[in-house]
Amino acid sequence: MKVTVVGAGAVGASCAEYIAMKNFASEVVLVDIKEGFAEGKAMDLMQTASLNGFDTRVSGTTGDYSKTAGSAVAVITSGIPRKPGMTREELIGINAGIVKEVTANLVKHSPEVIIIVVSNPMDTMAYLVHKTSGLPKNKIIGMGGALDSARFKYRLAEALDCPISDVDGMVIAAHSDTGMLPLMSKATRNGVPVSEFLDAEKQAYVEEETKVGGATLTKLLGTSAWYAPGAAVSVLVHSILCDQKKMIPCSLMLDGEYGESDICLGVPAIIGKNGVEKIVDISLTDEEKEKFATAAKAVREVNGDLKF
Ligand SMILES: NC(=O)c1ccc[n+]([C@@H]2O[C@H](COP(=O)([O-])OP(=O)(O)OC[C@H]3O[C@@H](n4cnc5c(N)ncnc54)[C@H](O)[C@@H]3O)[C@@H](O)[C@H]2O)c1
Repeated sequence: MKVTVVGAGAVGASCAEYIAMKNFASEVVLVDIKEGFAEGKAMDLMQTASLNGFDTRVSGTTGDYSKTAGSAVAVITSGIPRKPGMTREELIGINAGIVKEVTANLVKHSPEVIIIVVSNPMDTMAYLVHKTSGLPKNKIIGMGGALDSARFKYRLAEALDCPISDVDGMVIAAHSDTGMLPLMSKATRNGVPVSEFLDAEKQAYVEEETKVGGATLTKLLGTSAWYAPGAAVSVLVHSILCDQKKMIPCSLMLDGEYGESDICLGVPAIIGKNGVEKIVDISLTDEEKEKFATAAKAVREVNGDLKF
């Protein structure tokens, strides 16, 4: 099956690389507006095929969406990333226009497409795609929770001084420095709650480092990260194309779930061939419920800046 990735920059190229390397898609089309850029990235990636042993065909185009026709999944990474000291929310002015235009082009050539939104501020960009694409809500998925949960597990393993494969955990709510909600109450090491091993201070440290995980990398790299974002997207695309029905936290349009409506926020969902197969309603503590509501309020304020 065919996958389009719009934006052949750091994150888009990383998405294409991981999708191709995992060898589950027949074709990946990279699209960018920078003349020749997507074509160059695609050619470079294709020259790794014999080395890395994949058969996925990767091609690139400068803005010719007819090449994306018939895509089962499209990933939107086009737009500007943040610089050190910036919040994701500050990107809205430029990225909203790009995401709206790209969405229209994608849907025109692939009316059945499932869209994964990566561009920031992601929860608001996912909301924009809902409002402008005409696609059913199961076909629009914001990618944030998959990445933030991976960063949570990284920090948990560090604090527990154990292999990452020993830990499990999930981050829901907003994809922002303040609105992320790492579910410490549900995090485990081989099924044992992490509270058995980490005191309150260590738990608070893990939570805080998870929430600013993106900002920490932006400060180190001078731009936002790409390896883990690309890998997180590839896990989502894999679950869709192979109908794996994995439970992955994604930013989805809520209609009463978790007490919220008409907003995209990170919640656990079953991801399969129809995109969002089901939103999973899990129990939250009173404190978690309050944090979820506070995150929703902040995202709603950012959504208020959108012009349709
Ligand atoms: N949701 C997440 O978890 C997450 C994680 C990392 C980055 N991001 C976001 O992803 C976006 C991309 O980040 P990046 O580091 O890859 O940036 P980048 O600058 O490396 O790449 C962006 C690419 O988009 C292209 N582009 C711009 N306008 C376009 C258009 N109209 N059509 C096609 N292509 C267009 C640019 O030419 C550029 O190549 C940013 O908004 C960033 O904040 C999100």
